[in-house]
Amino acid sequence: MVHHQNKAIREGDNPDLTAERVTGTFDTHSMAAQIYNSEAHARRRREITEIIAKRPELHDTKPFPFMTREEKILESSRKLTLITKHMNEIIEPNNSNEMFHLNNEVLGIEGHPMALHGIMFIPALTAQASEEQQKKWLTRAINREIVGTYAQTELGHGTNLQNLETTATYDVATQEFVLHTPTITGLKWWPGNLGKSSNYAVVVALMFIKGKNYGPHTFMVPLRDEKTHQPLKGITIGDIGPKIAYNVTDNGFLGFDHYRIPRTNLLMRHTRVEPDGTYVKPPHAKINYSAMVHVRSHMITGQAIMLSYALTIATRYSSVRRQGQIDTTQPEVKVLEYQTQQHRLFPYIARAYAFVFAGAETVKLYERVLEEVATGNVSLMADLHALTSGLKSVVSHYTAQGIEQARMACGGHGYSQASYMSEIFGVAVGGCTYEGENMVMLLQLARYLVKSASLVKTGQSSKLGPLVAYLGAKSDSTSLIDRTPTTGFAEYVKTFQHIARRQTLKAADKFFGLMEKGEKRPIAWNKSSVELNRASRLHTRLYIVEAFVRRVEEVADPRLKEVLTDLLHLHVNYELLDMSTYALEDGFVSSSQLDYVRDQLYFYLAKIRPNAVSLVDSWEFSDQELRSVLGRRDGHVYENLFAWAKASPLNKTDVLPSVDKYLKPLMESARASKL
Ligand SMILES: CCCCCCCCCCCC(=O)SCCNC(=O)CCNC(=O)[C@H](O)C(C)(C)COP(=O)(O)OP(=O)(O)OC[C@H]1O[C@@H](n2cnc3c(N)ncnc32)[C@H](O)[C@@H]1OP(=O)(O)O
Ligand SMILES: Cc1cc2nc3c(=O)[nH]c(=O)nc-3n(C[C@H](O)[C@H](O)[C@H](O)COP(=O)(O)OP(=O)(O)OC[C@H]3O[C@@H](n4cnc5c(N)ncnc54)[C@H](O)[C@@H]3O)c2cc1C
Repeated sequence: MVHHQNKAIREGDNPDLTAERVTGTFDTHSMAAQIYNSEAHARRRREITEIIAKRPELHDTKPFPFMTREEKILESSRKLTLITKHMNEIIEPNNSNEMFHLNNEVLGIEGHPMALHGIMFIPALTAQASEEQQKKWLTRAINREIVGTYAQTELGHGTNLQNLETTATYDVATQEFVLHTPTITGLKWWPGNLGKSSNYAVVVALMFIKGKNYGPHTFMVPLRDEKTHQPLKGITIGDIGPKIAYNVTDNGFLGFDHYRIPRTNLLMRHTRVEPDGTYVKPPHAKINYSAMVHVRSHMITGQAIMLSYALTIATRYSSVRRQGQIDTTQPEVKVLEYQTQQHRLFPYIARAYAFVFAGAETVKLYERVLEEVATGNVSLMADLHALTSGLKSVVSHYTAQGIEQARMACGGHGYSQASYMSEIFGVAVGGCTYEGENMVMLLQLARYLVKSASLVKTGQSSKLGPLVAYLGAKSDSTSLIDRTPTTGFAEYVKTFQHIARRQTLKAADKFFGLMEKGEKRPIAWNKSSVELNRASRLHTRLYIVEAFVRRVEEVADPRLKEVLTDLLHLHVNYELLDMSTYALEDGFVSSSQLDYVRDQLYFYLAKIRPNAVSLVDSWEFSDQELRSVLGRRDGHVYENLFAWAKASPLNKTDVLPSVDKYLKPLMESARASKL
């Protein structure tokens, strides 16, 4: 038997797809180890997939698109119970990476009753509850004796946390906080799994002590009776209804009517209220925003995975879909042969790799900051906040665009839910909004950039942190791309640095200039905000390129290094063309240099072509995880599309009740009136 580099090859597969896999120049298992940042984890993913494949009770009982919301919730609760019971047979205890994979395989991306429990409730208790509080609640939460969520957003406010309306007023006499929702707009609205599943929540409310507002604080709040699951007295709670996607998740509303909780339910790891109402300040004002930073740090990888779902589906399908001819003397070609199709898909394949490499760095930084904050060192919090604010925005934006391109690359069948593209898009695009609306988060990064720009302008560049040190460096007078005998990534990085630096300093100049002319700071800020956000995006895209370069430099295996280098070439050329206005406007890059960049782009599209399927196969998504007829590993698309359509609930009978009731009489009366 021939040993192929692409480990997805099986006998009996669609030969068009196998032909693609045979041309792969690198080992897909080794590439998976790069993607998942460790050989051991990539192997464990495959093992977990195999265990699940052998357990039919963990498979979908029918395709998700054919289920109602209620059916989906029931089905996901059934599977959640099973995986909880058999967890230790499938994954290493408490290994969150393995758990993430197990959930994606078995439960899918549409959510499940304990999604927020793992993503925000436990992280909030871990970072914000005191040791005593953790003994009381965290162990129970980890054991799943209780189910919790993170209830912050309200009907009237999600972004502006200072103006939340839910209040927690301290009653010194009883040593209790009184939670209250004064208005309709003060209802908690959106928290995942709040509506029906959770019996506890970490609730964010404005804390009042002796009439003074101390701003948003986090409280552990029981919502439902632990035995009956009925809402407790003083609590109004329910589901907010169907959404664009994520409909297995019961996003909810919540109101409090003078609802009392003990003083000790304020999460008190970093902040305290003494029995007499004395307030003890935390070491950093935003320390209680940690659950948001947790999700922002991890969602970069999550978004990269969803982009890769769509690209896997579209690239495989493009290898089995034949339509039209390039050379009219030859048979119809795979649509992947069209340069336009390659241009639509390959730069996003490069972006998905770039995002997952950047995501690995943010998780590492997050873990470091978490450890440091636990010992009272908050010095890196601002850097992490700036980095994750920019990355969550840029990555979720391009992920949504890439998924939509991948859907369109599948033609008509991309529009069928058999492709699963609409759900992947709907879930991923939620990331542009949740955990901080993208524009708002870019503006948070802009604050950091403006401060850095002002250090540069006042001759204090030596004080710049490593993420922004380039702002203090001097540019070459023009880009050296195509001006050196061996143009390499360094010339591109310098060009991206020049572009990001120039935009940052220009936007900051605009802001400072407006203030010098007498505008108040927030007005000047608002009038500069489009330019500031442009700077944030360029800064973040520079970071992503640099993270990609760092990773490629580390790779030892020459076959992997070659294909990753090809992807990086594609990425830098595509990125530069995409931001060419910035490069051209001060003459840093000339139009002849851009011609070189374009030629390079087309060269690398063609060079990557034989590896395209192997590059998406390397993410090693099983068919169960992808849930897409178009994206099947074996490429047998057409017969399975037909089987899928036949399984549609509408095809259970030949004549629908609606036809009997309305269409038949309508046609009959039309016929009768003609007589
Ligand atoms: C696998 C995954 C699957 C993922 C699956 C996920 C499922 C879905 C889960 C979704 C869950 C949610 O959406 S939960 C809800 C998420 N909600 C949000 O993200 C709300 C977004 N809003 C915010 O975070 C905040 O309101 C801000 C940051 C925009 C503004 O806060 P603020 O308190 O008004 O502060 P502001 O005046 O702007 O800034 C004051 C100073 O604080 C700093 N600052 C602000 N935040 C932080 C911070 N976190 N850390 C450090 N510093 C901070 C600022 O940089 C600034 O510094 P200086 O410049 O003064 O130095
Ligand atoms: C799928 C999903 C899951 C969610 N899960 C949870 C959860 O588990 N828990 C929870 O608490 N919340 C959750 N949310 C809520 C979510 O965090 C908020 O919707 C989000 O933070 C955006 O806030 P908003 O809805 O108030 O948007 P708004 O702030 O009303 O945004 C509307 C527009 O105003 C603009 N805007 C607002 N403020 C500014 C500003 N200062 N400067 C410039 N422009 C501005 C925005 O850019 C946007 O264009 C979830 C939301 C979604 C979609």
